Amino acid sequence: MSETAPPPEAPVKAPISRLWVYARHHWRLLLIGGILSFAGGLTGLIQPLIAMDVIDTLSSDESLARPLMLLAAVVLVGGALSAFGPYLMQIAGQDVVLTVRKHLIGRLVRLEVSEVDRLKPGDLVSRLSSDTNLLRTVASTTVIGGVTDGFMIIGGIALMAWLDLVLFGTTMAMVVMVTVMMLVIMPRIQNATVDSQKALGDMSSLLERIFSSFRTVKASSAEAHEIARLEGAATVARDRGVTASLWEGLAGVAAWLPINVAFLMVLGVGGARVADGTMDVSTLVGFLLLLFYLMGPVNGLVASLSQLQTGLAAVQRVEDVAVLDAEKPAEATLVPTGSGPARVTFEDVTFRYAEDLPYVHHGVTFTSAGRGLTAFVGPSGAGKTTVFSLIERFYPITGGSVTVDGREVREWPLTELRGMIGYVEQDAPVLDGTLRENLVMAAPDARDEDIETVLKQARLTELVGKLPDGLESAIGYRGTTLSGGERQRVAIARALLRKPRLLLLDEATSQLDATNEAALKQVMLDAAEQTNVLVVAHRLSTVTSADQIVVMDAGKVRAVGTHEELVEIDELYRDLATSQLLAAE
Ligand SMILES: Nc1ncnc2c1ncn2[C@@H]1O[C@H](COP(=O)(O)OP(=O)(O)OP(=O)(O)O)[C@@H](O)[C@H]1O
Repeated sequence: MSETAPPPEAPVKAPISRLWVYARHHWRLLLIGGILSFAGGLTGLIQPLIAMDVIDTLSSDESLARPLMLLAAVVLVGGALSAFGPYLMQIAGQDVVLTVRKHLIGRLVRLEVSEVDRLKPGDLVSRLSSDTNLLRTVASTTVIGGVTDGFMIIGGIALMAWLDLVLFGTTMAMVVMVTVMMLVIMPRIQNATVDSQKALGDMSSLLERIFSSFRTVKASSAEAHEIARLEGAATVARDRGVTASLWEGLAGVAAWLPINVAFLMVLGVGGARVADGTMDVSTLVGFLLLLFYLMGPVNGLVASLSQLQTGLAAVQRVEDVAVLDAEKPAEATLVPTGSGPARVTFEDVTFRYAEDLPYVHHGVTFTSAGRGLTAFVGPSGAGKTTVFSLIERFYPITGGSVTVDGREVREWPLTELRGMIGYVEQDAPVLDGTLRENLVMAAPDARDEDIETVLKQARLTELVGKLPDGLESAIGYRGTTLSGGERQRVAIARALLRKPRLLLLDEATSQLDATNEAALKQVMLDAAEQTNVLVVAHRLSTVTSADQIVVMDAGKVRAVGTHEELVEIDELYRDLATSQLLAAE
């Protein structure tokens, strides 16, 4: 994976409509929560009117009990509605996050291998966890809260206009000022949030990089350097977070200041009008209470708009991943998968990993049919591992034909194609979890007897006996509690458990001790009696046991034969056998 590859920044159309796509499945809960919150807000709006009634009652002979009880009831009901409504919307918000996460998980795990080659896993993790979390509030309380606040403001303004047009005009000038400032500030909040989330993604990527090669970092005494890089990324995240907060703070001030100015102006203008008798005291008090009350919705609306920008930034980052190329989920097919060892043919195959990269295969041709062992040898970078990637259809070929059982791999449904293949990668083929979880990963329905059989085949029975909890023992992140040879045999056992018709084995280049090497060779030969085994060979003992050896050099097949034949006819093979392969013995 390229460390320098940029994260995907595909253009995303209208994040707001994408947000709706995610939120619309939960519209009922959102609507009920919204209506309850709105009703709660309405009770706040009518409180000033009841207060006016209380003041008017003071100057009459009527009892205060009725308006006061009404006021108390409105406060209580309003409080209950204002608590329950947002709670329902929070539930809806969590549901929206779950929807987005499921969507992302489905995409991430099915991404094309070529996409993953250029991505940083840490950044993807950050998008799945941190960015989606930002959507929680936005998809729930923000939008509904903003709409509620908007209605409150409209209602409040209408009431103001009804109460007194002069004071209304004074207030409106301030409302226009708030609107203009918001138009300037809001896009800046969104940009700052994208930057800040990107910095978090970078930090996660660095951390992932360190932990994926933790021993190398330590052995290279690179801790201080890595810590400095990580702290640098954390500082960038902090700085960008501060920038986003600055804009959010400015938005708050931009709303608060004009409303307070309006308050003073209404007090001045209203006071003068009360003094010259053109206005009642109760109207002025009602107007001021309304203005005071509107501060809440105005601040709420501004906060909602700020949060919306944050959410839209998150949608943008989530969508960047959602548009990457992914393999299609398995569909039901009627393709007959056959039985017995599968035949593989390469016919004049050309291939390169990307359009801007050089060709890796320049017309590769070979056939591997039936039971037995086919070994691939050649200098490093000759294209041997690539042969396996093309059989597994991790990448599409550029030219020629790759067939399994006579059918082009691109025509096989992926599930069927990969279902008949057991693939053992060269590095770290063991995952975090228990030994059993590792084994049944490719064959979830495997019975205990099957597991026992493959453990025997892979010469692992003794190891399982030694582990504290046998098959249920945790074997550490990437199988760190196992030796290199044991890890390989666990990976082979996993591949054998799915009873493959074709076994692809990328032999480790590292030295194995004699016992492990002999065990591995025997496992391979046993498997070759049952099925078609293709192995990228780095050891002479493997190639001398092979039924057929394919010698590759610079993306071409230069010779095919047995060890004895090739020693006679192929100079490169002779060199390899006597130098590299023998050296690994
Ligand atoms: N994912 C990838 N993206 C781009 N280039 C790649 C990728 N994987 C391999 N290559 C390049 O393709 C060429 C062939 O690689 P391949 O792994 O098939 O060689 P190999 O013969 O298996 O080598 P080795 O014996 O060292 O494992 C190399 O030059 C390598 O740099």
